[in-house]
Amino acid sequence: MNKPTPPKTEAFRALAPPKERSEASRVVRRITRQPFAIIAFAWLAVIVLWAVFADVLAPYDPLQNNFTPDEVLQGPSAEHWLGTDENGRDVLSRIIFGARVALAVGFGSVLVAMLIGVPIGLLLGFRGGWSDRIGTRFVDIFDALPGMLVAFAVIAILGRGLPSLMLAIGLIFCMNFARMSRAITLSERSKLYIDAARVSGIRESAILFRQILPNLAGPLVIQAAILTGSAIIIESALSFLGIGLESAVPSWGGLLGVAAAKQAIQPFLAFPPGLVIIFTVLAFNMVGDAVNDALAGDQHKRIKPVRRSRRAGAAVASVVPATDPSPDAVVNPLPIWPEPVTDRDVEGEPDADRREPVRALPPLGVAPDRSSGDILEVRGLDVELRPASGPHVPLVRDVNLTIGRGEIVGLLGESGSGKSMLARSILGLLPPGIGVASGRILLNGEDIAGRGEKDLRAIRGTEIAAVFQDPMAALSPVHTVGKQLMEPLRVHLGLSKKQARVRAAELLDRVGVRDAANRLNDYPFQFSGGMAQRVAIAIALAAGPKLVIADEATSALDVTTQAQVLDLLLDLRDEFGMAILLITHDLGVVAEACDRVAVMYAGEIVEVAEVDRMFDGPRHPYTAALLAANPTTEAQVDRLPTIPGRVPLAGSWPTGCHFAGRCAFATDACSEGSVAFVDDVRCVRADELSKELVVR
Ligand SMILES: Nc1ncnc2c1ncn2[C@@H]1O[C@H](COP(=O)(O)OP(=O)(O)OP(=O)(O)O)[C@@H](O)[C@H]1O
Repeated sequence: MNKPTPPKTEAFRALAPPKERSEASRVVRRITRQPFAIIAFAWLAVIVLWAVFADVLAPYDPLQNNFTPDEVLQGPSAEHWLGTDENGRDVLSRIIFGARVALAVGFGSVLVAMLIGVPIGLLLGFRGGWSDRIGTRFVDIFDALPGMLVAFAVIAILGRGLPSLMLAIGLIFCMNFARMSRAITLSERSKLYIDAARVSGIRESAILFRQILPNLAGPLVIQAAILTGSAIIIESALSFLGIGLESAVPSWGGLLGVAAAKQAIQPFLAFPPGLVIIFTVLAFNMVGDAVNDALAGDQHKRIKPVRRSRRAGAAVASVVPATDPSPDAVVNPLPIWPEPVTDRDVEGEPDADRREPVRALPPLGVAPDRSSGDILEVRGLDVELRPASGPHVPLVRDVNLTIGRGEIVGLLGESGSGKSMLARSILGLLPPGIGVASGRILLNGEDIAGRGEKDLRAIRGTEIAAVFQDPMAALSPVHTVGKQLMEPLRVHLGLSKKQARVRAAELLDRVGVRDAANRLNDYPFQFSGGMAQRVAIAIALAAGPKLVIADEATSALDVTTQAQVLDLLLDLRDEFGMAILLITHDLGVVAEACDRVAVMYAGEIVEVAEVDRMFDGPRHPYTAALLAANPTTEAQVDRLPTIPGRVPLAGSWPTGCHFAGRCAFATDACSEGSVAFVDDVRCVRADELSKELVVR
C-alpha cells in the first residue's frame, strides 16, 4: 500500500508581531475610567498625606491637653476647625495623626494575615489528599471562632498596643487568605504547565513559590484592599470599646469612643472621626472592587508590564547569525557557538569586561549517537486505576516497547487506547489514583517505574522531557517565556543568569522565533499557537534530554503550522540527537516523521513495526483497519471504510483479544484467553492473516 501523503513541509514566515502595549497600563486605564475609583484613590491619597506629613499638616500637638473650661469639648471654631475633645485637644490634629494609626493597623494586620494564611493555603492546596482534608477542617474551625473574641483573647494575653492589635486583627483575617490561596492552588496545580514544570525537573518548592504563587497576586491585592478597610473598622471598634490603643494615642476609634461618652454635651464630636472612618473604609472597598473589575475585564490578568530589552537584543545580535529574511527561513540554521561569549559580547558595552565574564557555553546540539543501544525499554508494564472503593481497573496492560537512541517511534491508536497513560507512566506523571501495577521502565538502563518525585527530578529535563498538546496550557501564564526558558538552564546546567539568558535567546532563535532576545520578555499569550509550541519545544530541549515525549504535540495546530513544527522536531532530532516518542492519531505524521511505530488498542500494544513495513503489510487486523480508514490513502473508493464499534472502556475489556468484537477476522480462538505479544504482534491469527491483511 502507498503511504499517506505526509503533511506539507514548506516553512512559512509565521511570526506573531510583538505587542508593545503594557498590560498593566491597560488595567490602570480601566481603573481610571471609573469615577468612584478615582474619588476613592484621591481620598486614600489624602489619608496617606496626613499620615506622612502629620507633623507639618496638624495645626496643634495632638497630645497637648488644655483643661481650661472654654477649651474642653468645644464645637468648630476659627482656632479649632473641628472642635476639641474632653482634654481640650484639637480634634483636627488628632484626626490627622490618627491616619498613622489607621494605616499602620490596616496594612500591618493584613500583612500578618497574609503571612499566616497564604502559606497555609498554598501548602494545603498543593499537597491535596489527606493533609488538605484535615488542614481544611482546622481552617474551618478557626474561621468559625467569633473574630472579636479572638481579638479580646490576644489583647488579654499580650496587652494593649499596636503590635498586639495587628496580631489580633491579623488572626481574624488569616483564614480568608488561607481559603483563597488554597482554592487557587488547587485549580492551578492540576494544570498542564505545572506538569510541564515537573517534567523539566524543577523542585516542588520552586513550583509552589515561582509558578503558583504569582497566580495569587491579583486576588491577594483585591482581598488585601478590602480587608484593610475592615481592619480599620475593627481597630476603631476595639478603641471605641476601650481595649484598643491607649487613650492618649490619637486614633479615630478612640475619638469616636470619647464622642459616644460625651454625646449629650458635644454631639458634633462624633461626626469628624465617624465620617473619616466611613469614607476610608468605603474607599478601600471601592479600590478593591475597581482593581477586581479592571482585572476581570482583562483576559490576560495579572500580567506585569512588558519591557523590551535593547541590551538583550544586542546580546543576541552579537552572538546569533543573522536570520534569513526569506519566507522559507523560519528555522534558522544555527550550528554551535563560534567563540566563547563574554560580557562585552552580551552587553555591547566597552566597560563590560570589568564584570564577571560569561563562560563559554557548550554547543547547543550534539551529533546523534544511535549505536549505543536503547534509551528506553518498557517491559511488561501494567498501569491501573485504584478507586477509593472497589477493584482496581487496568488501564494499560503488558506493554513492551523499546526506543533506540536518536530514534523516533510513533505511538498510534484511537482515543482511549491508553497512549497518554503509557506516556505519563514513563514521565512519572500519572494522575492521583492511578499507578504502575507491575513491569519495568528502563531509562538509560535504570528502572524508573513508580519512582518518587525526588528521584524523578534528577532525570527530568536532563534525561527525559515532554512537549504537550496545548502549548498555551503548558506554559505558565504569569512568567515571561525568557524566565521559563532560563529556569531549566539554571537548575540543570548551573548557568549564571546572564549565561542562561544568552542560551535561552539562542534556543529560542534555534526553534524559529524571530527577534529571539526581545521576545524573551514576552508572555505566552503574546505568541501564536505554533510559536508557543516552538517555545515549549525549546524549554523541553534546554537541558539536553535524551528522550522527548511529544504527546500530540502538533494536534492542536493548524495544518500548515503542524507541518512546520514537525519539521522542526525532525531537524532538532538530527541536531540534538534525542530520541522521540511521538504520540499521535495521525498516520500522515507517522509516515513523515517516524522510524518505527507502535499501535495501541484498549490498553495494549498490538503491533510494533518499521514504518515502511507497517504501511506495506500490517500484521494486526486493527493496524490494517486504521490504515484502511485513513482519509489520505490514495485508494480510489467512494466511501472510506470505518471500524465498526468503539474502543471498549477500561474495565470492560473482553476476555482474550481486546479487538475481537470489532475484528472482521475474529474466530472463537480469539476470545479464549489473553493474547501474548509475540514477534511484535498481538494476534493469534497473525501468521495465517499475513496475506489477507491488504489495505484496499
Ligand atoms: N484520570 C483518569 N482517571 C480514570 N481513568 C482515566 C483517566 N484518564 C484516562 N483514563 C482512562 O484510561 C484509558 C486510557 O486513556 P488515555 O487518555 O491514555 O487514552 P489516549 O489513547 O491517550 O486517548 P486520547 O488520544 O484521547 O488522549 C481510557 O479508558 C480513559 O478513560
